[in-house]
Amino acid sequence: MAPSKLNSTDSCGNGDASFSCSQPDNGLNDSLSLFHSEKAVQELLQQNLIQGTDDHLIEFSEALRTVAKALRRAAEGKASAQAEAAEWKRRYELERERNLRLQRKGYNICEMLRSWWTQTSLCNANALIRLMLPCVVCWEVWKEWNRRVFEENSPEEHNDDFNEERTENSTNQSVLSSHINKKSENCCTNEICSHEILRDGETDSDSKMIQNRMMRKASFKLSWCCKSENSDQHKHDVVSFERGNITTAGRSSRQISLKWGSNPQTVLIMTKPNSTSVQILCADMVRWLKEHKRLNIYVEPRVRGELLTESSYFNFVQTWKDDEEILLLHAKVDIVVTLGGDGTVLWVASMFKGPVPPIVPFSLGSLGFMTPFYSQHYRDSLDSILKGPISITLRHRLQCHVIRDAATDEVETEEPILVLNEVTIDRGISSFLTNLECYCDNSFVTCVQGDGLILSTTSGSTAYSLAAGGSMVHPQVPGILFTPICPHSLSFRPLILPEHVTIRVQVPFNSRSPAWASFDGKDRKQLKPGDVLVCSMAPWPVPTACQVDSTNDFLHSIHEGLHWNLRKTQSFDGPRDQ
Ligand SMILES: NC(=O)c1ccc[n+]([C@@H]2O[C@H](COP(=O)([O-])OP(=O)(O)OC[C@H]3O[C@@H](n4cnc5c(N)ncnc54)[C@H](O)[C@@H]3O)[C@@H](O)[C@H]2O)c1
Ligand SMILES: Nc1ncnc2c1ncn2[C@@H]1O[C@H](COP(=O)(O)OP(=O)(O)OP(=O)(O)O)[C@@H](O)[C@H]1O
Repeated sequence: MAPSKLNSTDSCGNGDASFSCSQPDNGLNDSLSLFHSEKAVQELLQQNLIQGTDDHLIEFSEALRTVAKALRRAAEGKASAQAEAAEWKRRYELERERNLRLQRKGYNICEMLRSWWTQTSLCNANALIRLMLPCVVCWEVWKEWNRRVFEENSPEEHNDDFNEERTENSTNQSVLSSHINKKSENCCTNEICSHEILRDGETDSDSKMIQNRMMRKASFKLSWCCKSENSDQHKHDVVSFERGNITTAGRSSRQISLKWGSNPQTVLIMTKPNSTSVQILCADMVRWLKEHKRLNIYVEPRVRGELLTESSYFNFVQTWKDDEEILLLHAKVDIVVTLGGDGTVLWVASMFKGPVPPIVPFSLGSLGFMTPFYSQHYRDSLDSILKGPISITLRHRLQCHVIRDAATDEVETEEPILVLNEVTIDRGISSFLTNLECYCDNSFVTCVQGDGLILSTTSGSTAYSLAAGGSMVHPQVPGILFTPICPHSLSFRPLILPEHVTIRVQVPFNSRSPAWASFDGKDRKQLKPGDVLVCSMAPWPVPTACQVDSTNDFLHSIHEGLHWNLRKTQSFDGPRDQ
């Protein structure tokens, strides 16, 4: 059988009738776009080898294979460069934000003196003599700075009444003490202190100063329940603690406990919309927190409107005007209370695009995997939470970047999106099979052919991923779940990947349809052929308060929420091993 023509669907193994193999010089460039998948070319080659005796045809196929390989390598290189560029951009922005904050606090002067001192000590003897005098001055400033920071970081010894102390020492507390070795020596073994009390921007007017004091963020400590004494290294590897914000450097599977160093002063209450019972509870809670706990209260603009419709009494309740103010909320709010279901927790998490204050989730939904607190007992629960200590679950989030193939600039990426549950890439309304090429740290993982793929956090393991056959994972386990949705394959088992990897999902150029990404079930974005979604662990977890502790709450929720492994116990009577 001599295949003189390869222009039918059958002979090319390619369902696209617009492609004609028999006319290689009739628009080779156009045809090449259909060959970006090496697999398609290999299939073509196989067909050719069976049927092909024509030398030219074999030569042509070889050439195509080489071109396809080169194109694939180029696409991979581009995507990985884009991912790297996005990562550097993110780091740069973090660094810039940090420097701006430090500048505002006047930290730079101390830091400059310190680095001057360090450099000076490295200089030669002549330079040392010349610089001796200013160095002595620097040393004195440095010692004084250390002394203040040391005092600031030993609240038990120096701050018997921290409310009083906070007012007196407000100006002294504007330095970062994590650089001070004395700090770790004086902290108890398994604790990290929040060594800075946050305030709004500095201001001259007295009234604003009073307001600033009211708005200061409460300090607190994180501690670990460790058996061994040698946990210092571990704790610093796990959570870094700067300016009252919890950020994870690594992850911990240990129970984390939060102890307030000063009383919380500001609470944000977030509610599920369109629910009368939630509205009634919210009004009651606001009144109680104001009258009995003297707290500043923030709510959403919608909720403030609802409260004011009820009574002008609620005039004291604060809110925000625009998205820019939302971005500053994390620096004002000590705790966030949610009244709703898991969706409300997801909503709050999506509002905080950086650090998240501890969340106390009250259950007013149907399932409530992440909402362990009972609304009927809210006074007792909030009483003990405001006193502390509280067990918290640090729920890791995924950071997702969409990188468009059409982007002209290598660093032209869309804003990153943080998810608490999962990012899903699926076929949307298309009836074609989704085709997704997946890479893990630039190693090829697999090509998903099915309805789609879920990249889930361990908190999200009990949500969509579970429905798609993924394992349930304790939320404190660090990892990323890789769960296919209806894969058209008998052997595609879900994976759990370590937390430090970067996953890249690309819609191949030869995909028959675009794919759709959605983030915690919201914000759908179309991914065209060539577009890439890059996903890695975010540095800002969501700390949620536990009713008992992470493990107890997790097991309680899978038992109560899902009736996990519920079965009647086998009776004692009956056959038995001898
Ligand atoms: N087939 C599915 O199971 C399916 C389909 C779409 C979305 N979802 C999930 O819904 C989430 C969005 O939740 P929503 O409340 O905004 O939408 P929703 O109101 O449609 O509720 C979805 C359900 O998922 C539950 N849920 C959410 N997060 C959970 C978690 N971490 N563990 C266990 N259950 C959880 C909620 O309690 C709710 O019952 C998505 O992140 C996705 O995980 C699931
Ligand atoms: N503050 C909010 N503003 C806007 N939308 C919200 C807010 N809180 C929750 N939502 C949305 O409302 C929907 C329902 O919320 P939630 O899941 O909390 O309640 P539920 O559906 O009654 O509870 P469950 O999910 O347990 O059945 C979710 O899709 C969520 O995204």
